[in-house]
Amino acid sequence: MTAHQLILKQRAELLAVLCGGGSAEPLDCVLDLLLACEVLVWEDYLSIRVVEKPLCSNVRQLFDVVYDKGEDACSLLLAAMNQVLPEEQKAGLCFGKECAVLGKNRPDTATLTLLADRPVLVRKLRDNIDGALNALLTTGCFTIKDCDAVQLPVYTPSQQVRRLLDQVRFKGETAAKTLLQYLEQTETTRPNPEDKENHLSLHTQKHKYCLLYQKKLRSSVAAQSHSLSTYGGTGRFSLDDIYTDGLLEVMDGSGETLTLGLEDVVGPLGTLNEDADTVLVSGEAGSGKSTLLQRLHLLWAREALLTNTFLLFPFSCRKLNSEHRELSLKELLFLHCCWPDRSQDEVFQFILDHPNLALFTFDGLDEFKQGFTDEERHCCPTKQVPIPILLFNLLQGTLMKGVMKVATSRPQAVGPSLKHYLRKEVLLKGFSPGGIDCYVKKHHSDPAMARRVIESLQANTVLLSLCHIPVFCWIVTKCHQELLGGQDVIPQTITDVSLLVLQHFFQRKSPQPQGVLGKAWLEEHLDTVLKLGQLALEGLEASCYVFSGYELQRNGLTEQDVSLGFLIYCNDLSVTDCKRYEFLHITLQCFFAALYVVLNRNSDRSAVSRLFQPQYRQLSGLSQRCLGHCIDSSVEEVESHVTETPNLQITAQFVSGLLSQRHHNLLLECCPTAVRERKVKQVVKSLSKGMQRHFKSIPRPVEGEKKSMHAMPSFVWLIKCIYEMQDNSIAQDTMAKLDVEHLKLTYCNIGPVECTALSYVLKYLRNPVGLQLDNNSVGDVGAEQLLPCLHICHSLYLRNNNISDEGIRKLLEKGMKCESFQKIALFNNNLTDACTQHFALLLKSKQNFLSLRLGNNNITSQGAEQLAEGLSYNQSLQFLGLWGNKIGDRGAEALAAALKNSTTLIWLSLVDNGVGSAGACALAKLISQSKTLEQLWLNKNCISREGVECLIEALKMNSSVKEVWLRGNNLSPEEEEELSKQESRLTF
Ligand SMILES: Nc1ncnc2c1ncn2[C@@H]1O[C@H](COP(=O)(O)OP(=O)(O)OP(=O)(O)O)[C@@H](O)[C@H]1O
Repeated sequence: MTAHQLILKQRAELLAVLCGGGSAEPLDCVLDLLLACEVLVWEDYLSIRVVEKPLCSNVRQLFDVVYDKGEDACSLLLAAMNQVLPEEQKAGLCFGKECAVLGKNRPDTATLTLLADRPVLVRKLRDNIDGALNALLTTGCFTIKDCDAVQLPVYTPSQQVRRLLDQVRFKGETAAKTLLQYLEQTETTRPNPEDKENHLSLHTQKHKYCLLYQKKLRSSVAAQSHSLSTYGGTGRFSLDDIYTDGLLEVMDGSGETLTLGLEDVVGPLGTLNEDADTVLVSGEAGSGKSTLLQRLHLLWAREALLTNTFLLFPFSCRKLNSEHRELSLKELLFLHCCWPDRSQDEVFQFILDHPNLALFTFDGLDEFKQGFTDEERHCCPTKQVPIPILLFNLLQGTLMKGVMKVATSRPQAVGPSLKHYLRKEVLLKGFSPGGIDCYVKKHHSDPAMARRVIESLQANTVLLSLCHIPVFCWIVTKCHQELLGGQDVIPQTITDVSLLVLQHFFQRKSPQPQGVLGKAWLEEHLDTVLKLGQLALEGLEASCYVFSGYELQRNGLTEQDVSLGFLIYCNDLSVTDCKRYEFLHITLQCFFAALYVVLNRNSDRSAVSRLFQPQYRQLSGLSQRCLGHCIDSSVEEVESHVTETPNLQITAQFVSGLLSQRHHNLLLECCPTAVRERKVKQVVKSLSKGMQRHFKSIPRPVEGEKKSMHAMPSFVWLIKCIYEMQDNSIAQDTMAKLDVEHLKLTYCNIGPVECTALSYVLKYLRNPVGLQLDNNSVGDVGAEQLLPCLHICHSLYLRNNNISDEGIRKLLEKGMKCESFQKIALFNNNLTDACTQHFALLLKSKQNFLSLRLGNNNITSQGAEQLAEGLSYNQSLQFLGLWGNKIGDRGAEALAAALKNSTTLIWLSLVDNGVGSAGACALAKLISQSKTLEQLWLNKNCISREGVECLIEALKMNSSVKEVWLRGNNLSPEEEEELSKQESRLTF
């Protein structure tokens, strides 16, 4: 194959390797070589390397220019790419016959010499720019302005040299001579034949240092990510033993949800903004974000994943919080991740030159003290700046463009300004039901015990729904003895479950031989609980999650308290001088903080109500006094930015739970009844006020529309707090004041746990509502949790919620008995023919059911036949949607026959169902008999002329039908034109 053909055939692949990493360095190196061997002249170069244009259009222009120059030029381009690209990127590409990219005749002017030697000069001058500029400045060839333009910090050193060479060329022969003289003086004269070899050996030497660094980084990352913090360094489980895949989703450009594997997190799937380098993994508290990153790190360290990533730098925002020095990027990488034993400069240069080979991860962006802002730009990798500026500019891509970054955060902490810089947002939705089983089995090596735990979860579906959140799955599994041993209170809430973990840890350390705790176990350990609680609360208020030994001491925490296991040593990649501690998990820190708020007799009277205030961001006097060091003086004035709302919201949820009547006995001796009651009143009042705020925000309905409320972010949180209290009267009082016809909770991260809480509260609504839960993660377990409120839903919208036949079976069994229940929308779930019999039963038994939408599921002709069975008995259904299933002709025939006698059907959609002319003819019979049908949607099927003619005949006898949609069927444009003339109600 000729070089011409090779370029044409592999154009896309060559384009991808030259600009894949986002760095212009490979392209610039290729251009240097082509200029040197005169494939390109200066004008070509200027037309190709236009900085304002995206890199890929520069590369395309290069291909076009060289292509037009003929076969020799093409083969030299391929040879240049072959020389420049690293081996791993060349796999699968063909560069044609071996061909050296050599200079032509020796040039006779200094300007041309600079061009001919450009590739070598770029390398030589890289470490010598200051000297060269000085020489040009002192001889008057350059002005200060020229020097500044060359040394803009946004350029890498190689790019600075190229700008210097371009500027010298622009200045003319004297400048070129001056530069060559300078190079001669510094012994970096014209390249001799050995220069390439010298350079090569230098290159391999540098490469060796980078490889050594990679090895060191890999082993330190492997050591850090080997075990999970929640297992408290017990060594009982490694990450390999226990890691269970969570549910990962991403939304593509068209709004479709795609499921991802771990390997796709960094991959192209779901990319929305090609220019951005930051992938955000967002998920609720405890959904497994840190664990997922840890898994990525470990697999990289073992070379089992991310094999194109040469260096991976893991950062924890929690730990970055305590870095108060100003650092350069280099210091950040080496001090916080791994220190190169040799040649720091070379290693750093390698990173700067190959951004596409590096990956930075930032865990827990929501834990970072300062909220993201893009107000201050910084692009110099060597300048020292405060950590927030460094971090935010990395995320934006102002600094280290081309380096892929993966950050994790709770969803609430990601504002629109950060979203703007995201390549994509991956949602981590916790464990699937299968994932829970798998996790429990991994945790319990004894299969009988695993089975018992799984059975007990299945018997308590509220607990099962909690287990979708991995941190609670961990607690429930860990505390299986307490769970199976029988409790006074059957665990229903996150507070109940967290009390189990408290009990579990105290029991472990109990002095009694059997380790049995008495009824007053909380009272016995009150002192420790309060000390831990105070530390936890102060930490949360100051966004501080890592504590020094001194802080522990100041709070009176002893070695013995620490040995209980709630606090663990903090794993730290950076060089630190003293031991640091953190809570086993942040959820536990929130729980201890809540215990402190509830049990501390001396706390100020407003402590409870402050937790429920929307803008609870002020530091309390206490935390300012005690954790002052956590607060960098430079950020103090912007402290109002500190957002710890998600953790304080979880704390408020725990406070509600602890003040529930259910735990009255446990708290009895720890907290005087009068104090407890005052606090209960404060919670109830705060919840009621919070809800009122939401209700007041409901807009007046536009005429003809239903009065509807779109849930604001904290609505679900308030509902969860009410649920934690487990007090029907509070739920009832709250809902008595809500007067809407439609409640919209789309894209609100509603999973099974939220469904439990919603259902608990909404069941007290006074009038039926339409409950819109589209685009959440309800799943089968969540669907089951909704049953208690189904009687108050006239419509249920569950589009895109991962619901399968089993979930639907339970929902419909209940729905059949609910008089108000009239509409259901289940577009894009996992429904098959196994559920259609339940719909048939519903249609038969409910003669007031109005709307059934089952689009984009997996229903075939068999399912349609079953549905038809129910439809033939129904005299109420108005809307039937089966868009995007596979019912075919047989299914269409069955439905048409069943609906022939319907006196209510208005709208029918069988779009994209493989329906042919036979199906269309059957539907024609339905048209000819129906007096109510107005719209029939048959787009994207395989109906041919014969079928349409049947429809036309039928329409002659029908006056109710307004439109029949037939776009995308088996008809030629001429046929479409002719047929639409025959019947104007047909749309092609
Ligand atoms: N994929 C997983 N496999 C096994 N266990 C997991 C997994 N994900 C999470 N866990 C368990 O749940 C605990 C909490 O998970 P993790 O800390 O990763 O959640 P998170 O989303 O980062 O929480 P937060 O937002 O509160 O920081 C882990 O310590 C571990 O015990």
